[in-house]
Amino acid sequence: MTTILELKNITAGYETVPVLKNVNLKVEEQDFIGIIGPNGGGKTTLLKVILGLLKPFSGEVEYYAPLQNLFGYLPQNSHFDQRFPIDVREVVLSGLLSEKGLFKTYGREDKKKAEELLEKYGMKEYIKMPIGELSGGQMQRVFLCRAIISSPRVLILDEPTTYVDSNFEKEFYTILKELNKSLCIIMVSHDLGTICSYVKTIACVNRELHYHHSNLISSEQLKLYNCPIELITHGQIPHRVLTEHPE
Ligand SMILES: Nc1ncnc2c1ncn2[C@@H]1O[C@H](COP(=O)(O)OP(=O)(O)OP(=O)(O)O)[C@@H](O)[C@H]1O
Repeated sequence: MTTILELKNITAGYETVPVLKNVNLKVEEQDFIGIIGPNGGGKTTLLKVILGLLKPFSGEVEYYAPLQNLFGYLPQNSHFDQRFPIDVREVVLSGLLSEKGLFKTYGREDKKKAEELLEKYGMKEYIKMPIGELSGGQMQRVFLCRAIISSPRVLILDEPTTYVDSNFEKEFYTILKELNKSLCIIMVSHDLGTICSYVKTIACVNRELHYHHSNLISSEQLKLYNCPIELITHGQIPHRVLTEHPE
């Protein structure tokens, strides 16, 4: 398998305070990595380091592929101001800004691609609608189109289904599974039950990173939570599969 990037002994944080310590991680083509961990454990910080938005205190991130259009990023929904006066098409096209620069205009091909993506994900009829008027699920579909319009090799998602209903959530993960046939996915989620059903491997972050090549949560990873956690499966009838455990 081709390695796309590698974190080598990364220590990173803010000002002088480290959040991540001695983190090593190899990201390969076709990976679908779920990142779990307790609040404040450093999941978003890890994404920032991978994206090159936060320079580590020590260690290095090695990229084995050209940086141009390497990443598509779907940030946490809550970070978006819904009053922002921009329509659906413009939101999708803005995924090309890093390649175009701020003041370049979009060409016919760009617009066609945006339309095709919106059609594929059932959002074409909303193309001229202000983004703030969409439901949470519709908005996430549009942001997904924005994240993939530049044909990235790695799609990074931070808690993508926090504000959406369970029907959309299922649909969204089915879309990701399909996308994973042609790109690598790294996704942060709090929902341990769901994440285990869809990802190929799990990385647990609480200052340190515990990673193994399986989609089962190991007892070593559970220990990083430092508190009891619940695991709920989303079968026909959602039920708890893990409520109490020794750590
Ligand atoms: N810009 C920043 N400046 C200073 N400290 C920060 C900054 N961003 C995050 N932190 C701190 O770094 C630590 C890790 O934060 P991070 O957002 O990476 O955790 P997380 O695992 O993503 O949390 P959550 O599950 O709550 O989203 C926290 O203690 C947080 O307060």
